[in-house]
Amino acid sequence: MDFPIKKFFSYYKPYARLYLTVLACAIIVSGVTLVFPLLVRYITKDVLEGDLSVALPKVYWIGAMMLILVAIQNIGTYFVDYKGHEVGARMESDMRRELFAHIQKLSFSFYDKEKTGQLMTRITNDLLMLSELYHHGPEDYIKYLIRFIGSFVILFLINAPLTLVTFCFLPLLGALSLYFNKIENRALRRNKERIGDVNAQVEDSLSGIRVVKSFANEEYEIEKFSRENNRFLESRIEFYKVEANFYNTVQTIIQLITITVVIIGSASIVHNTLDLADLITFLLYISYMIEPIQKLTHMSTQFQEGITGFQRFMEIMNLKPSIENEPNAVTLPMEEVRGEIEFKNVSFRYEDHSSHVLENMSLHIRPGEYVALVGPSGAGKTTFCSLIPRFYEVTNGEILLDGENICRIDLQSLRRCIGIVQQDVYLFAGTILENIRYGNPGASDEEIIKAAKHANAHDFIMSLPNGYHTSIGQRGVKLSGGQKQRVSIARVFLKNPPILILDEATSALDNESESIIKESLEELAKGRTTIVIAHRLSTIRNVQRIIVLTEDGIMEQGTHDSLLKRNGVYSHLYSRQFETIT
Ligand SMILES: Nc1ncnc2c1ncn2[C@@H]1O[C@H](COP(=O)(O)OP(=O)(O)OP(=O)(O)O)[C@@H](O)[C@H]1O
Repeated sequence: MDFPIKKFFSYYKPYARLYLTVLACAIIVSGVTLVFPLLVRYITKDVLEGDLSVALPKVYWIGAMMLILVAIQNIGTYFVDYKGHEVGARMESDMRRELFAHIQKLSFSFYDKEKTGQLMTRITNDLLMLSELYHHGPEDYIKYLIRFIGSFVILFLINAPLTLVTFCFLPLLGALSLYFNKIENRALRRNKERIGDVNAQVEDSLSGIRVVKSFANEEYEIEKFSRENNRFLESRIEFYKVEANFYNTVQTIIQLITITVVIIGSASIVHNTLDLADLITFLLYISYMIEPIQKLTHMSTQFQEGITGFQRFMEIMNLKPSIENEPNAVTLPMEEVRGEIEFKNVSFRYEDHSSHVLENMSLHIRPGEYVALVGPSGAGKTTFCSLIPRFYEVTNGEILLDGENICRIDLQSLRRCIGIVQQDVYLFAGTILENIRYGNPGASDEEIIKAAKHANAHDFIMSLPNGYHTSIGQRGVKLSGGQKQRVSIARVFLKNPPILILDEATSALDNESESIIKESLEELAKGRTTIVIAHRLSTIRNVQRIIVLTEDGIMEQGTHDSLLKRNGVYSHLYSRQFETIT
């Protein structure tokens, strides 16, 4: 990927004034640095080789001047270090926020492919070195350019032939730096990918720690982790090898330059074309001239890390959400939504699948209707429900909500109309109050308590040590399955959407929890269009309409009794389940 330089610099904009001050200080510091060897030359050549009786006052004056210059240099360096780093850190933080916001907007298909740990690495580790790059990048370019041009001019004025001999080495140094720079960049990318794999492994393993322990598979997990850890170690060792090669080659050339200058310089002294003071000055300036070449092409490892991090940042930022608002998308006022849903010849297949999950499917659900979706595992019931909030885009056909194609409805307003209760409840680390409020961030405490009462959750919440302010742990581990379910129902009550999707919401619960939750769900479903995905057919006997979905599409629909009478797929599924139970 080419380096997106325009985008890179755009992050300076909010801090332009402060950063320009930092650059001005860096220029002053570089200028001052260039003066020191000249002062040394003046002392050694003009003062100490002249009339020694008047030398001391001159030395004191130069000493005082040096002190003033040192003070200027130190104050400037302090400002550059402190404020420069602050600017860098602020920009890095801006980008991290932007990346997080962007990732939030990406569609489900992106998350189907990406591992959470890898994404965490991109948000945290990848951007870590960017503040260094942002701070030191332009500052170093300017600083080293001043040093390079300044020292070259000064050296040229002192002794042109010796300067030109030194100059001959520089293209070689530049070419080598570019070469190593490329390999180092590649090694760093591998490094970042592998630390991403390590993080993904940690995330996966720790999220499933209960499963790990229940299977007593700690050793297996440690082994899996060690594999990733070793791969990361290998990539780091490889990186350090490249770095050591680079460093050594550059150092060797620098030493060669110094030796050449010492030998040719000494020979010039013997031939009276150079004096000792000039040779000392030459040696002092030579490092000023070489260092920029080395740095400008290579930039330090930190710079490389920053650049690699920025490139990886841009890879994600360049991804467009596969599902976005159309221009002029309509916003549905939630209170006016009737909840009529129509599938018109809808086909759908997942990105990496060759065959369709749903094919040419049509279905009409009336406002306020309560329908149950049943069918064998893998028939596409969950997929069907995921299409309504546009978690995935239909491949063909269209879905209408109140007669409007959902593609033309503003995504947020569409999703605000739909409440989903899943079997696998996800609660965030925090208090119960915060978790219920997730359904409507603007809700008052009273509204939250009301929603909890509707969800039959209030009593159990009040029996907890801190009531609504009880922390429920990561993913709500401190609550039982039924309690988590009730909190999630309260969340949807608070959201108050006109459409409800219940995905096997009660199948994992015991009888008592199930009956409490069933009651809450019945309450929740009142006045809303409701689609229930049901596995246990005994729970949907009284449902207005049962839709039987198989891999071949909708096979049957009707009430429980009418479907049993048909003696088709439903009756078959029902009697099989009945046999299993008895
Ligand atoms: N995110 C996904 N990416 C790719 N394929 C998927 C994805 N989710 C589901 N599938 C595939 O789509 C098909 C339908 O899955 P879906 O979960 O919709 O079925 P289901 O009827 O809800 O099954 P179950 O009753 O077992 O939950 C399956 O073959 C499944 O492997």
